[in-house]
Amino acid sequence: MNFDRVVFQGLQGPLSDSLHKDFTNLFRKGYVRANGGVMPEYFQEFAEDIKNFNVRSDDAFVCSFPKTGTTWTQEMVWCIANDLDFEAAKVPLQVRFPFLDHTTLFDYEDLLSTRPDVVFPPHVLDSIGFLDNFPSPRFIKTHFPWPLLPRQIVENKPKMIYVARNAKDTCVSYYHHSRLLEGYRGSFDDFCELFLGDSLCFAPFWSHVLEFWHRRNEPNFLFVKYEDMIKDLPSVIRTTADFLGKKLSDEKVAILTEHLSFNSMKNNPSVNYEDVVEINRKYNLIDKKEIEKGSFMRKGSVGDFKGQMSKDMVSRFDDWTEKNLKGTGLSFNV
Ligand SMILES: Nc1ncnc2c1ncn2[C@@H]1O[C@H](COP(=O)(O)OS(=O)(=O)O)[C@@H](OP(=O)(O)O)[C@H]1O
Repeated sequence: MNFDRVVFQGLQGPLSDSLHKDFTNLFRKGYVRANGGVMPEYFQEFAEDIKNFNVRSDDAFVCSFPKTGTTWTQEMVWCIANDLDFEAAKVPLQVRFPFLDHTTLFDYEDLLSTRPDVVFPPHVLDSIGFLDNFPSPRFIKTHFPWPLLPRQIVENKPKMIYVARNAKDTCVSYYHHSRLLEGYRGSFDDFCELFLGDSLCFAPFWSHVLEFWHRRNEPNFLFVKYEDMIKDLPSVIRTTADFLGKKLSDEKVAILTEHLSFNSMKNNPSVNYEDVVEINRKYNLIDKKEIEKGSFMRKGSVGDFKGQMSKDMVSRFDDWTEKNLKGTGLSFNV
């Protein structure tokens, strides 16, 4: 695999050094392009372990670029596959539906050497080992772009559910996430530049989406849009249930729609990542003011970019989107 050092840049060239410092903090020392995808430097140590990860044919993956509705889709998939067992769904989503990438994202050893008081659970410290020992059927979250995913996905054909969201709302959500959980202190405009310049972790954005879009008609792939979930969640629930080979009565669809509503998920401690925010709060890992201002379940809407992006930035995102989606048949209409 090729690893090149990442220089943070927007479409118009490199950005200031201070931005680089924002993203290189207690958790991450720097970034590399691994087979083209932007990953924390630390990922290099695990790239082969991820490629060689044992995939089972009865695994279900939820794949996505960050902030596109991953958690929402995970909860939907898990509840459908587990016949709406809301009692069992009280176990935190991170444990029921582990994040394959976790181990590779932060240098925990280094962090623990300076902060031995910080306690991380095993699904965070060793997500690969945690999943290796997980009983089937497994549910696995990942943000890895297609070229970094485990090799056995091709031969063992697990269920692959991809969720995509329009670039402008994804960027706004990623910006708030980066302030709340990753220590970003730069401006919103600079963050937009980084997004457009494919410099953020898990970028490039469009190839991430399109690799899955192009596979959407393969029998073990399902492509879902965040905007469709907002518009008609019951219909997305039915399509996903068919894909997972589950039958849901209209009554069950209505119950699940309610369980997955934004307000219900915002108030559901097993899916709203309050425990992760709490680790940051408890150990002072992130500025307290940011934590007080933010929450993981933030707005949950389509078009949130309107109050935040300048007209000029909106038109740059629209041009970028048009250029990348031309001839693909994929559109977002936002
Ligand atoms: N039930 C429901 N309804 C509508 N929207 C929802 C829901 N659950 C999560 N969300 C919104 O999804 C955004 C978080 O995305 P991810 O789960 O992909 O984040 S992560 O990458 O896993 O950190 C984040 O979007 P923003 O509010 O725009 O920041 C969440 O609010």
